[in-house]
Amino acid sequence: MAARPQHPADPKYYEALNWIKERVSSRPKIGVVCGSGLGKFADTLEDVTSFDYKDIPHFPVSTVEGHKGCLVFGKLNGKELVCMQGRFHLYEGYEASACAFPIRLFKLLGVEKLALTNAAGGLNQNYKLGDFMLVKDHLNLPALMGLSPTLGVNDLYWGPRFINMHNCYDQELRDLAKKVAAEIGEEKIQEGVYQCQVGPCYETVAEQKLAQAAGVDALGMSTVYEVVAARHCDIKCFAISMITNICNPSYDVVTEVNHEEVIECATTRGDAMVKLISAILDKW
Ligand SMILES: O=P(O)(O)O[C@@H]1C[C@H](O)[C@@H](CO)O1
Ligand SMILES: Nc1nc2[nH]cnc2c(=O)[nH]1
Repeated sequence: MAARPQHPADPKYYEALNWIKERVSSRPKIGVVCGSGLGKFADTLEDVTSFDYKDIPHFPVSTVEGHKGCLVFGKLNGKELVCMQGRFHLYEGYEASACAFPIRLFKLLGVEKLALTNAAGGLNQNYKLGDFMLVKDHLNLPALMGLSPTLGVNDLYWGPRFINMHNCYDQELRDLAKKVAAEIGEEKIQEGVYQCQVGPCYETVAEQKLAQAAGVDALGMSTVYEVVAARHCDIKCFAISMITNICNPSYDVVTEVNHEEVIECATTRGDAMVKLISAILDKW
C-alpha cells in the first residue's frame, strides 16, 4: 500500500486549520456535534472561544432553525472540547463532503473521539417522546444512493480507500454511556438503529414500513456522513438520538410532523440532554 501523505491534498483544510490555530491555543481530543435544538450543551462550557461558521475559511454555514452556527472551544470540568453548535444536512444543498468538512478539521486539530447528537423520529413503537437512543448502528440511505463524503479520489492522508463500518458506534463508549445514565438516574435510555434519509421530507407511511422491515428504530436526516468521515480517519464515534416525535407507520390515523414540534421536544428535554452528555464526556 502507498505511504500515507503528510498533509491532506485539499488546501481548504489547512487554510481553515491555520485560521483557527491563529485564534485559539486549545487542541481538544474530544469533538461534539449538536443536533437540531440541542446546541445548549455548548452554552454550558467554560473558558469559551466561539467562532461564527461564516467567519472560518471554507466552513459551511447553518441554514436550519435550531442550528446556531458556532464552533465553540471550551472546557467541561477542565477537559478541553470543541463543539459544533449546529450541523449541515444534504437537504440544505450541501454535498456530503461539505457536511463532513468540520469532522476532518477536528481530525487535524487532534480530535480522537466524537460525540454526536441528533433529533430523530421514534419508529420503534415502544419508544416514547423525549427518550434518548444510543445509536448502535445505522442505515445510511444517502450512501446507498451514491452520496458519501468519501466519493472520488481517495486521499490516503485521511484513510484507506475502503472503510470498515463494523462497530462504527463504539461498543465501549456505548457501554460506558449506559453505566453513566444509570448513575445519574436517566431512565429514558434506548439503544437502536438510526436511519438517515436525505430529507427534507419526513417519511411517508410506505417509507416507514420499509425502514421497520429493515430493523430501524429511529429516523433522521444527519449524523451518518459525519460518522463515515470520522471512521475514515480513525476517530471513535458515539451518537445519541433524542426521540422528538413518534412516527406513525399506519394509514389509519393521519399524523402531522413538523420541525417546530421537533425543536420544542429538543428544548424541553435540553437540560436532560446536557446532563447526560456532560456526565458521559466527563468519563472520556
Ligand atoms: O441535525 P438533526 O439531525 O438533529 O436534525 C433533524 C433532522 C432534520 O434536520 C430536522 C427535522 O426536523 O431535525
Ligand atoms: N427523517 C426524519 N428526521 C427527523 N428528525 C426529527 N424527526 C424526524 C423524523 O421523523 N424523520
